Amino acid sequence: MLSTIAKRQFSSSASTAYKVAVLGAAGGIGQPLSLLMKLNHKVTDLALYDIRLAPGVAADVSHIPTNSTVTGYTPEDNGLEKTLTGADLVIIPAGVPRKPGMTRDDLFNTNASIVRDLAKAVGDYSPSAAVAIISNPVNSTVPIVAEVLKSKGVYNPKKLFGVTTLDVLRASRFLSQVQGTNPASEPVTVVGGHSGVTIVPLLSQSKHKDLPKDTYDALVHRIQFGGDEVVKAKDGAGSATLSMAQAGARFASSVLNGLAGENDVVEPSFVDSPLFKDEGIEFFSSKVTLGPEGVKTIHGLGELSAAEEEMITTAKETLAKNIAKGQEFVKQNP
Ligand SMILES: NC(=O)c1ccc[n+]([C@@H]2O[C@H](COP(=O)([O-])OP(=O)(O)OC[C@H]3O[C@@H](n4cnc5c(N)ncnc54)[C@H](O)[C@@H]3O)[C@@H](O)[C@H]2O)c1
Ligand SMILES: O=C(O)C[C@H](O)C(=O)O
Repeated sequence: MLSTIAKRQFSSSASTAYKVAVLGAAGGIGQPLSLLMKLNHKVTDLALYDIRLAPGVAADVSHIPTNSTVTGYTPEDNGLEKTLTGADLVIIPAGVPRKPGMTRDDLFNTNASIVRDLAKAVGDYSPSAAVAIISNPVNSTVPIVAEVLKSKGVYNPKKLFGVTTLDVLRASRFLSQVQGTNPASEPVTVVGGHSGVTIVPLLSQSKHKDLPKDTYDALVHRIQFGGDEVVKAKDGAGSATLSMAQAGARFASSVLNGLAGENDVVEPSFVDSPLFKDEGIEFFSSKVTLGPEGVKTIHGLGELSAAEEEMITTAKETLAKNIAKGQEFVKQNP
């Protein structure tokens, strides 16, 4: 922490020097994500951690000529402590991916304890860092991290994020394919959570409000189940890694831009949200303005079509169960 503070005080680009930690850095997502974070000029210190191979990934990435240090650690020699100490942003893609026929919830039994243990280390060594969770099932792993940080008395709801950016990228891409347009000019807001029916694209707020019903239905289904396309195509070798690395790097970059005090940094994210708290749903993804303290503003959903209202109702039922499952896991397995 001290070294980060000193760096900020004496560096000429004082507010743009950040330490970023990637936990699970040797994996299918972790490696390209680490590469992309090395290319981010706000990152001055990149710390990579994995139970295997992270020093090798760090050595490799460190040859890329941007002005940041890269270190890699495994559990030996207090590697997790060294990775996390002084981190401003911790990105967590550690955990197993799906195989064909599995739901994200099927990963819970393996990934819940991985994420819980990493969250404990975050609570101990980087309690004021922003934390971005990629590990699935995101609808449950984010509540797990919240419960762990609460139990350590360091939970800051403004700094915990479930990364749902891949749904947003897919929505733009798939809509542009249907319309024959440039995805860069097809923004789509996606809200809810990150699995199947909890992924709710708000196409009525896009440029294309009046898609034919069969086109609309197919597009919504593709956005909700886009992850399955990749899992099926990889045929047992994992799920989305490269598109996810791009999505994770975009989200991380937005968090850093927010921390640096840049204006109008808005990304959808699965956060501790007031939107449906009165219905018992503590986390929900919607557009979030990011600022120096993390979450600055959580935006409402805006005007919805009847079909979207219906999807939100369905999403809330599943989300309530996914969130409770994560919270209950930490209660039973502290
Ligand atoms: N949020 C999203 O949109 C999104 C998208 C794609 C994948 N995912 C999820 O991301 C996770 C990782 O996917 P992947 O394809 O990179 O998997 P992977 O198996 O290729 O990599 C996972 C890495 O995590 C490491 N790991 C396992 N336990 C660890 C621990 N305790 N500490 C540190 N590292 C540990 C492994 O060694 C491995 O290198 C999966 O759960 C997957 O479902 C989420
Ligand atoms: O589909 C998966 O299991 C990985 C990820 O959540 C995705 O959306 O690609």
